[in-house]
Amino acid sequence: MILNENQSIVNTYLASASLTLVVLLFSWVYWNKRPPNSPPGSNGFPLLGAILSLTSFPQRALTKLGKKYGPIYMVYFGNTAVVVLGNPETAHEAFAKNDCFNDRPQTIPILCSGKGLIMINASDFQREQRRFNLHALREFGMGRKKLEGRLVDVSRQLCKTIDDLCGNSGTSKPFPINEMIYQSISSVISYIIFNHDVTVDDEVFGSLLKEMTETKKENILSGVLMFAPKLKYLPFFSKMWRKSGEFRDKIEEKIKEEVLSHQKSHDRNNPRDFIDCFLNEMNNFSSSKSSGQINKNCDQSDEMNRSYSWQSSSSFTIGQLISSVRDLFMAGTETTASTICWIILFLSHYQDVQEKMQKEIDEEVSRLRPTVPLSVPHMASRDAILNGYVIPKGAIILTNIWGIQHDESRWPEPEKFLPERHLDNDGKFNKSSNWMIFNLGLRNCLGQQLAKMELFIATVSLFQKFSFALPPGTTPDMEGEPQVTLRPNLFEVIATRR
Ligand code: HEM
Repeated sequence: MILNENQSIVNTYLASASLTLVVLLFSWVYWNKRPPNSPPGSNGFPLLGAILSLTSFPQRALTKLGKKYGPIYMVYFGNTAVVVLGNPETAHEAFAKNDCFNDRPQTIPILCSGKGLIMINASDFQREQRRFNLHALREFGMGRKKLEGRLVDVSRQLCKTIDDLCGNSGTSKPFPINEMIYQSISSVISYIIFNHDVTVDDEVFGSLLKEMTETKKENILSGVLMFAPKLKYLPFFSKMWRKSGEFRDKIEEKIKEEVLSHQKSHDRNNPRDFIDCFLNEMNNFSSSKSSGQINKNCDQSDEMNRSYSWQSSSSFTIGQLISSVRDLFMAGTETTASTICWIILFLSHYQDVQEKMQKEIDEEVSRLRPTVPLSVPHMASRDAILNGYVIPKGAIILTNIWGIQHDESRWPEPEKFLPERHLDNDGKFNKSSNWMIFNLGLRNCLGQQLAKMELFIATVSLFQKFSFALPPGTTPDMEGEPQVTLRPNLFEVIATRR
């Protein structure tokens, strides 16, 4: 009797074990099925996909997978298809020759409000806004001589602060430099947008600048949400998602105050800044209900008249203004400031290179540490063919900028800091088409001209006046913290007047 009972328990166990095995086998086979003719790659673990490989340094993990699968491959994060582009030719094919990879997945909560510039889908609305923003940034100096004066002033101010720290001895004690750099760079874009500086004392902008310099574990994980959006349904990530959204609302509320105060003193014939230009455009629409009329109030040069071709339309609303300001402030501060911090860190570490020429140093550091290492994610707006492969509608498209900048077939000994690789045999600066830290195509970086000016003027001023060194006995962290952007961790330097 007891024997029979035991036998039946064993049978039950065996039956459930076999059933579990069959279910697992079927889910494995089902999970690993890939759409016909999709790019190479693996589906990873059921439900998780390749997500576990991304927790510490996603761009290195994705570059390793690129070595296995080639310049275009598709993995799954959860059940979201993610296509990774790993060389400039594929990125060119995707973004310059195709028009269907320019949407954005809604994966960066601090930038996602359905409005603004960075995370809105490609559309007539987006193109009109991008054109307007480019125009307004140029109007207030991007890529032009007239901004240079402002940049020189900001750099001078920064040098003065460091000079004070050097005191009579000419050499400072170790001091953290990150926040100083962020503050200076934010003041350039602040003047373009608000016609005044924002300070660290301001509750909202101050904490935003602090948030940008800090590298908290929480922020690093929020970088993973950028390409694994479904994680936001898990408790830990959902809290992070909500907090990020709340912070975005706070920033927008603060910007709204700025807009209201601009409205009070607005003179349409004398636009002072980006906000005034936008308000002019809004007024134009409400007064003319867009009869194709072009607003020339903030447009002075012939060159700009030629490119000033959008028509005033209802895409110019207060909500859109607020979100555009948020995007410009954030994109215009964090990326450039991080790059300058990287430059100081690399040059403090590689003293012998510090005396070499400037331009190739800028290029080499941003090659080694591209501050937007996986670009801003794009999204396929329809099923499409890329490099002969089927890319499903809704797939997230990542350009592995980090991988492209570390590809040994294009950059021999890619991990080495060799600024001279950007010089030709005659010692002249040699621009390589493999250097693409701003990505390519219709959604590439809107502020790249401004960024290049800022990098050049700020770093030339700093290194003309000071030599920087790391405090003796410290080992710098040259890896940084990968988030949406790649920032250096806080570090201290010693400045010495030259
Ligand atoms: C070293 C500095 C910078 C780097 C490395 C950088 C890099 C990038 C990258 C990789 C993208 C995504 C391109 C794509 O999705 O195809 C981007 C987008 C963008 N950047 Fe930058 N950026 C920098 C500075 C700036 C500055 C100074 C501004 C503001 C004035 C700015 C404004 C923007 C905007 C608005 C977009 C979104 C463009 C769109 O979606 O149409 N960036 N940037």
